[in-house]
Amino acid sequence: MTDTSVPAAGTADRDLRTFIAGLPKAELHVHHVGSASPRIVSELAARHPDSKVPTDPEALADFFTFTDFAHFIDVYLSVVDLIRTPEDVRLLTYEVARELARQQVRYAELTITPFSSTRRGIDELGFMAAIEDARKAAEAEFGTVLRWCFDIPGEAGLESAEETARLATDDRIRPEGLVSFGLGGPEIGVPRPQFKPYFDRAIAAGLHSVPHAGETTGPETVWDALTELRAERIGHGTSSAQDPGLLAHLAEHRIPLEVCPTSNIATRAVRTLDEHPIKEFTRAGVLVTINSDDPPMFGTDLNNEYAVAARLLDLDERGLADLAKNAVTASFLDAAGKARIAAEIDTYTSAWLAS
Ligand SMILES: Nc1ncnc2c1ncn2[C@@H]1O[C@H](CCC(=O)c2cccc(C(=O)O)c2)[C@@H](O)[C@H]1O
Ligand SMILES: [Zn+2]
Repeated sequence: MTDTSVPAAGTADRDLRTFIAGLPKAELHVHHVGSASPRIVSELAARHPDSKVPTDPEALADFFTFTDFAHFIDVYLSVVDLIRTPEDVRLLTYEVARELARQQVRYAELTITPFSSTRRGIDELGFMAAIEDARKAAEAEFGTVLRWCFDIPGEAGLESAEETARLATDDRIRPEGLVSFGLGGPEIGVPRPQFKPYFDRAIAAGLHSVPHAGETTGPETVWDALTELRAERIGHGTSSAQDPGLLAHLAEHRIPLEVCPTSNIATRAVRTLDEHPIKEFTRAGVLVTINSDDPPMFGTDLNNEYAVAARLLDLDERGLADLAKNAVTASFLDAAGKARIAAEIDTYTSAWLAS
């Protein structure tokens, strides 16, 4: 596992980390399978001993060290292979919610790839029932509200796009918590425009468009996501920094970027944290949200991503509170839900600064 955590500095850094730990937050870009903790991966690997995923935590850390993006996807799919029954799906979803709640995440949009599960033989209605059951339990027990983004694993071809669109738009199947439609996986050799008809169907069914773009290819992929897929937020969008006209467009049209700094280092999309373009995004006036992507696989969590952002953007508590509010603003919560979390962030920050 790549160690990209912020080095422990003086008291100020520790105080900021304590502040972040208690800060109410929203997470907009985090993958379901990519959130499986070492404990859950071990538990699933023990349930399915024919898998090549190690159960020992140290071996798992090595297993989660990636040579490049393609290697990351290979490893990712071996964890996908561990999820074989609706009960596996329910366990994973519920435990992901518990971890989000521990970090004071009040609201999360979790990216799920239902195609990967249905093609492996999980019954589609059993799958939907499992995620919905976990969502309701998590809200009741932890107070964390979960919503779903169903994403197309683009490299799996148009068959996966058709299946994802079907599962996301058929009223007899689509789960109540579904709010958005995405596109993930490798970008090289997987042009975005071919997915336009599927995004058109999802948008017509009331879903928001949130494709990954510009993570491993250039700014033209982000333009394609905007013009062809009518993206309302961009997953990563890292290479947007290479195109000042694109940054101006994102800022003017208030298209938020879902920035996942540690992920970009772990998958080798960006060389070092200091070379991460997050500062260029904020300088250009783009609405930046901070997210964790596949946290245990990248040796991080959302709190650590906020600490990374605080260092890269030189933020104090108020700056961090504003960053947390960006995610609330960019979320697909209704106005009352947004106002409630924003007020919680303000109350917490004022109390912290007064203490
Ligand atoms: N940083 C990331 N950037 C992009 N995506 C990320 C990231 N992290 C996690 N993902 C997830 O990886 C999946 C990829 C799955 C995939 O490519 C694939 C290809 C062929 C067959 C199958 C199969 O299931 O049989 C799957 C995406 O759908 C997405 O949800
Ligand atoms: Zn992602």
